[in-house]
Parts: sequence; structure tokens; C-alpha cells
Amino acid sequence: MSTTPVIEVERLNLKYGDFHAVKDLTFEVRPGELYALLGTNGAGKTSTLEAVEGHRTPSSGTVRVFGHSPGDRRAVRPRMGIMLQESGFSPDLTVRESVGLIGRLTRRTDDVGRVIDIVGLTGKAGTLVSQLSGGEKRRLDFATAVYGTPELIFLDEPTTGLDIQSRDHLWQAVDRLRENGSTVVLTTHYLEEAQQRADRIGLMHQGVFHREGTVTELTRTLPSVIKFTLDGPVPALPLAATVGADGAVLVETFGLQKDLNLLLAWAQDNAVDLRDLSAGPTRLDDVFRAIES
Ligand SMILES: Nc1ncnc2c1ncn2[C@@H]1O[C@H](COP(=O)(O)OP(=O)(O)OP(=O)(O)O)[C@@H](O)[C@H]1O
Repeated sequence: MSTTPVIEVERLNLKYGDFHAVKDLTFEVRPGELYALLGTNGAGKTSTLEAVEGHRTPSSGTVRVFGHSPGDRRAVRPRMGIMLQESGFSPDLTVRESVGLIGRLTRRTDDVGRVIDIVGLTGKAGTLVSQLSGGEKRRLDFATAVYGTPELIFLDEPTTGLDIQSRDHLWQAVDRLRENGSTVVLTTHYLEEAQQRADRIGLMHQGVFHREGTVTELTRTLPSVIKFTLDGPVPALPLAATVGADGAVLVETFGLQKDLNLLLAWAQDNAVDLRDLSAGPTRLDDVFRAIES
């Protein structure tokens, strides 16, 4: 597989009048990667994606997609599938007609019935877009990413409004696209989805990267947490701990396995019941919370 980046963004700046929304942003997305562009509200994710998709002209800096300017639509557009937050399908078309339209607009070829099946709308193929539920509309939006198995797929908050079965279904379809070699760029506010699936994450805040790297790289500077509640007075704990507002005992640690062992041995020796015990690595949520503090 080629190691030439699929997307190269170098010192990208985007301004809206006097407002500097994206500041000197540099990153690349490699072939076959799932890259998650995450961040706080207004961080500049959508603006950045619009520049990469060729919908917005940079104030300065360069963007290359498959080595081309995204403005070179003939070279780039057929190779990428874009699932926007709202695709804007005409309400007067049926699902089947809408999916057929994707082929004409992107110049990719596929079997319309196959795509409708993948997005789980076979029973609704003859239904007007105006009569779809919110979740069904979102699944139709997903067809734009699936049609013709594009090499590069943008998923902008793909699971917002989907029930858990539809989410699982969508991610299974994304997994199959990736098995076929597709590169995926994801934005989402569901951090656990990014934590589970992203190879790398660019975490934006106020127009710049607050952090960039793998989930492990992003989370390793923050401690893991052990949490439990106690029924009554107990002998001195074997570890430094704090008590949260809800009365739960919190132990923050960079040596999760060792400290958990210590705690469990102490509980066993002293016949202490550690109720609601949970222990886990740092989550992306914690990295996000640390941005503002
Ligand atoms: N057309 C526009 N005119 C003026 N300001 C804009 C325009 N589009 C975006 N902005 C501003 O640029 C900043 C970045 O917006 P952007 O939509 O890229 O953020 P985002 O990271 O996608 O946010 P969110 O997570 O809230 O969707 C915001 O402060 C926004 O108000």
C-alpha cells in the first residue's frame, strides 16, 4: 500500500472577515487510516473539513488530496465520498432515486440496490425522502459515503440521531469499507466512538491542535481512575485517595494494574466491600475536560 498521505494540510489558515477560525493547522492523513478530527464547539473542524473537501478556499496555506488541490474536482471528487451533517436530498425524490443521483453527481458506479441494502433502507426504497424519519434520513446520508466504495470517506457526525442498532450497523459498514482499503476522516462528539475506532486523533481547540496523536498518546499524560464506595469506617487505605461530591472514593494513578492489585489485596485482608468498584484507563472525555481547565 502507498504511504503517500491521502490528505496533506500545511499551515492552513481560514478567516471569516476579522475572525481567524483556523490558525496555521498542519496535519496529514495516511492511506487506510481512520483519522478523527475532534474538538470543542467552534474549534474549526467543519471549516477545516470544508477546505479539505474543496468547499472553502483557504485564506493561506496548502491542502492536497491525493496529491491534487481539492479545487481540482475532476481529479478528486470521484475518489471521495462525503457524508455531510445534512446532505440536502430533495424531499420529493424516493430513496431509490436519491441514491441513484449520488452516482450521477460523483461519477462513481455502483448497484443502487446494494447501497440501499448496506444502509438498511431496502424496505423504504420507494418512500419519499420527506416521509423518512430522522434516523432513516441519516442512513440515506450515509449512502453518499458508501456509493462506489470511494477511496476517501468523510463522515461528519455520522451517528447523530441514530439508535444503537443503526449505529452498530453503520460502523460495521465502515469496517467493511476499511477492509477494502478506504481511508476515513471522522468528526464526532461521541468520544467513545473515536476512542474505539480512530487510529489517530487531531484534537482542535480555538483554531489550533490542542493535541494530536493516537488515543494512547493523547491519554497517557492523564492518570487512570479507580472508583468505589465504602459502607462504613475502614482501616487506613493503602493508597492516596480523595472523596468525590457523591461520596465515592477516587484513586488517580499512573500504575493502574499495580495499584488495583494493592487495593484488592487490602480489601481482601480487611474484609472490606468495595462497592460499585470501577477501574479504567483515562478516557478522551478527561482529555477534553482538561482543555478548558
Ligand atoms: N460563515 C462563517 N462566518 C463567520 N464565522 C464563521 C462562519 N463559519 C464558521 N464561523 C466561525 O468559525 C469558528 C469555527 O467554526 P466551525 O464550524 O469550523 O467549528 P466546529 O469545530 O465545526 O464547531 P462545532 O463543533 O460547534 O460544529 C466558529 O467560531 C464559528 O462561529
